[in-house]
Amino acid sequence: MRIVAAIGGSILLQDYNAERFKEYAEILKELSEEHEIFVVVGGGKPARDYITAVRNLGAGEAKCDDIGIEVTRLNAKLLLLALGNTAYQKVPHNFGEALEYSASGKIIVMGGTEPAHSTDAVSAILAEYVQADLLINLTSVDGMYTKDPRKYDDAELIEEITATDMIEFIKGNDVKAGTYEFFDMTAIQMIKRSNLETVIANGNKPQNLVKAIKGEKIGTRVISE
Ligand SMILES: Nc1ncnc2c1ncn2[C@@H]1O[C@H](COP(=O)(O)OP(=O)(O)OP(=O)(O)O)[C@@H](O)[C@H]1O
Ligand SMILES: O=c1ccn([C@@H]2O[C@H](COP(=O)(O)O)[C@@H](O)[C@H]2O)c(=O)[nH]1
Repeated sequence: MRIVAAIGGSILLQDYNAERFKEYAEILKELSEEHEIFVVVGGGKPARDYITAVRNLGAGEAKCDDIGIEVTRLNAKLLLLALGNTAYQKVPHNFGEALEYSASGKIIVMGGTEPAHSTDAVSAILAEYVQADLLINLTSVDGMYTKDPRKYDDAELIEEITATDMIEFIKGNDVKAGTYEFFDMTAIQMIKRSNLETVIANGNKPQNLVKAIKGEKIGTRVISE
């Protein structure tokens, strides 16, 4: 299978823990023996910190996004270090490069591309571009909830949702640099227009990546209507 996995910065950059990178590297290496793997790494807290600093200096939103992109690429480089020779040791800056580098047969790791969306959108566009069989979004909670589970105790996990309902759900969310919390509109629109098979799961348990690929019931599955 051709798989695109988005790993949130909230997962990989938590505490700058090398063990987390190593854990993911091991799993990705194993998976790459059987599957073609593309990884998109998010920005996490470091990206938010840089974006705040740049905004405080008076920069516009697109410049803030640009700094966010730089941080995601730096995070991608960390994962490349952990993966070593199983990964193509260059971070693609666009989808054409990602496809080109994948001819090496190695794991591809990238961060952001251009301003005005999150790495969730990058992963969805990449999944379209390379015609992936599966898009897996690994985030810091168990999947999509009826409301933010970190703020509301009565939030319930949604096991299945259509992309159309997701669009309705996130309509009106903030679209400023660094604030694309959970999923952004571009990502869901790509999932909808290309009927991308998508699973959202908790990346704090890296084995969830394996479970999602095996088709085990996990997190939130985005279904076509
Ligand atoms: N309806 C919702 N369902 C699930 N999580 C939600 C929802 N609304 C808001 N959230 C928040 O979204 C957060 C996950 O998105 P966030 O953008 O922080 O992480 P990420 O994409 O994994 O990493 P990053 O963007 O830092 O690379 C969760 O911690 C959760 O608090
Ligand atoms: O293609 C991209 C990717 C990212 N950004 C900006 O960077 C931050 C951090 O990425 P996350 O996926 O949210 O962790 C994001 O909020 C954007 O501001 C971008 O503009 N384009």
